Amino acid sequence: MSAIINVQNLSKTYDSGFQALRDVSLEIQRGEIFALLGPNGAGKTTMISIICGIVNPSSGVITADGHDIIRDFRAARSKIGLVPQELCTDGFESVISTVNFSRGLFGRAPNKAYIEQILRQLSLWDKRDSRIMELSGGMKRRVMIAKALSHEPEILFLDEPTAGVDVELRRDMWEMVRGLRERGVTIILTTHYIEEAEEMADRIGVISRGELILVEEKSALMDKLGQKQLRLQLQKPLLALPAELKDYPLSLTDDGLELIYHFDTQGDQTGIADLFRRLDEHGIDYKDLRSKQRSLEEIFVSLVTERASADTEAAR
Ligand SMILES: Nc1ncnc2c1ncn2[C@@H]1O[C@H](COP(=O)(O)OP(=O)(O)OP(=O)(O)O)[C@@H](O)[C@H]1O
Repeated sequence: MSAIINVQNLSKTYDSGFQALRDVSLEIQRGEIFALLGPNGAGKTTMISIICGIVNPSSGVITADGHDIIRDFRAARSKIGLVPQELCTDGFESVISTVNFSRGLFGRAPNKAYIEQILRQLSLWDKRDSRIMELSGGMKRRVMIAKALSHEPEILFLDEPTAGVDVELRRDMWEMVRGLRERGVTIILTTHYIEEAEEMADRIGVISRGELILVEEKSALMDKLGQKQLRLQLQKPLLALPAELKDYPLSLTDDGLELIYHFDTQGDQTGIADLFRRLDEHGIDYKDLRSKQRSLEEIFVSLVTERASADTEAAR
């Protein structure tokens, strides 16, 4: 795969003096779904807005499909569709005229068949003549996606595509995004729903306080950082963890009924056989056991908190 977006040493300091991005470099591969994760205020929207030419960078070089986003703004922008976080469209207009108008803004000739195709794909065809103010929230969001796709972009940015959307519609959106990827569209989405990244993304970038702290294939990230837990349900509750087992990565739930053993799936030895022997020696019986992979959510929270405490430490 080749890079369709190339971000080199991007920094942004707003006029207020606030530095929202610090020396970010990132390549987005053609045809991938890339999820950008980060807590509120991390700099995700700033980065997207810069790539889409809405906010000026303070320094750095960015190209979209080989076009410099500043020197060659029009060509770069024509490759990009943006679905912003906020719904921004004229409520009195009909769905179809809004979408046709957006296409016209990019100087593209009308194409009825293409517009019909995207409206059908987004289940908006039956609503094409409705005024946008008459639509439900989920439908309005889909209109924003139709607008963003109206000029046939190769890259689609989705800033929080499913915020405030019900579970069913969220699943429909995921299907639609996958469909777009199958047609060759590169997708970059920001999300607070880790489940969304876990479900959809090929690669994940984590941004925290303006710094890109990690970029990784989703599967590799989950393997590498995805410690497993083995939970043993005990026959009899324990008051405390026996002193002889203190050296094991074990914890006891507050009710004393479950022992939790943490192990690394990447290690040569999980230590489970040894643990079972020790439990047997101490007469600790269990009636059930289950193992659980650490979720992307847990990985994300630990990465961001580790980073925040390292920053606090450095500032001392
Ligand atoms: N126009 C602006 N002037 C000054 N500071 C700004 C401006 N726009 C954003 N910021 C600040 O830059 C930081 C990053 O904001 P940004 O919107 O990029 O974050 P985000 O990661 O998208 O957050 P969220 O998940 O809440 O949408 C925030 O601290 C924000 O207050």
